[in-house]
Amino acid sequence: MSAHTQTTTQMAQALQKGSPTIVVGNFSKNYGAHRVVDHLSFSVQPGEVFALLGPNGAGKTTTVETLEGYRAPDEGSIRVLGLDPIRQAQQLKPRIGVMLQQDGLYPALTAREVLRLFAGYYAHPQSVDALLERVGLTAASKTRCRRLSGGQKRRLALAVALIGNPELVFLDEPTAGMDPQARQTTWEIIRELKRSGVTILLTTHLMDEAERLSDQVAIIDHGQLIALDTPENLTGAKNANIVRFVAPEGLDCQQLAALPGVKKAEEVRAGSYVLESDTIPTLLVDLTTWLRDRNVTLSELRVGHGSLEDLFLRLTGSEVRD
Ligand SMILES: Nc1ncnc2c1ncn2[C@@H]1O[C@H](COP(=O)(O)OP(=O)(O)OP(=O)(O)O)[C@@H](O)[C@H]1O
Repeated sequence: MSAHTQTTTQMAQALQKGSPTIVVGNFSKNYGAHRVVDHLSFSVQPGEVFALLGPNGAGKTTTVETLEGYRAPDEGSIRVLGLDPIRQAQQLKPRIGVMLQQDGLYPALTAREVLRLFAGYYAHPQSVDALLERVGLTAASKTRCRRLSGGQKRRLALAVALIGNPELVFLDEPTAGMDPQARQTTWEIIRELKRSGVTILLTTHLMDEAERLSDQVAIIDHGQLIALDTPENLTGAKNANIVRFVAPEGLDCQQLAALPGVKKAEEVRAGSYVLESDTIPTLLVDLTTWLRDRNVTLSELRVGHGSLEDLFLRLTGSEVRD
């Protein structure tokens, strides 16, 4: 099937399910001779949290900014809430919220003034004070933006994205630079938004964030879609096939790999071992017998599945990108 036929089929399938909130069909974008998004297709259903993951420079921000109407596609078609983000921007903008990566837009205004300013752009904004409270900025509401900490700036950017009661929110690395408390609060806000039916497209470099929050995860690399599924399906969460254990370093991994049903045995860090098998109960018996026979003291033993981070690194490699 050609890429075009495939995209047309995907778009037709998406439309049959009801109106998707976002439909990206065969979208490509070049900067000069450099193709940064390469025939990307996906759709986001109403009320879904959709995570876009990829190494630095993979094309995430370019994609998100095109969905927001700030960049024009070179090829393909984009529909957001059924609208063309550029030609129908006036209809679209009041219905979406955007959390930008750069936070320093109004250094001389206080947090409350920034929110009041943005509230003025919408017909039915949220209460500024309630939103400041929700994102934990009440005490800092009179602080000028340039004096806010990095995490506080991110929380203000989140509040700006939510002030207009949007149907769809774009969150670009929403918890980057936040401390664990602020991160938990932000995750709770995202879950509340989802419960109230808001659709969320998020980009993140935090795999646990994507795993906890999203209904669908798309991984892109070099502008191409390389994986798209639920976090459970991507990590095989329904099918635990990994045993991790901690014991003295230097155990013989060749012998461990030779235990019945073991597909892989590795000492991933000194004294930290990972075995992969589809027959976990049998493996546990054989492994503990093997350890007992060698008088090996076990300090931890866990059964689980691979993480999104494992999959991400396997698909995109471990080389650092520019
Ligand atoms: N305006 C521009 N002009 C030229 N090249 C650009 C422009 N914007 C982005 N790029 C390049 O396009 C590629 C994709 O960038 P993009 O910001 O979309 O990636 P990203 O996946 O969001 O990365 P990160 O995780 O680092 O934010 C990069 O190589 C980047 O340098």
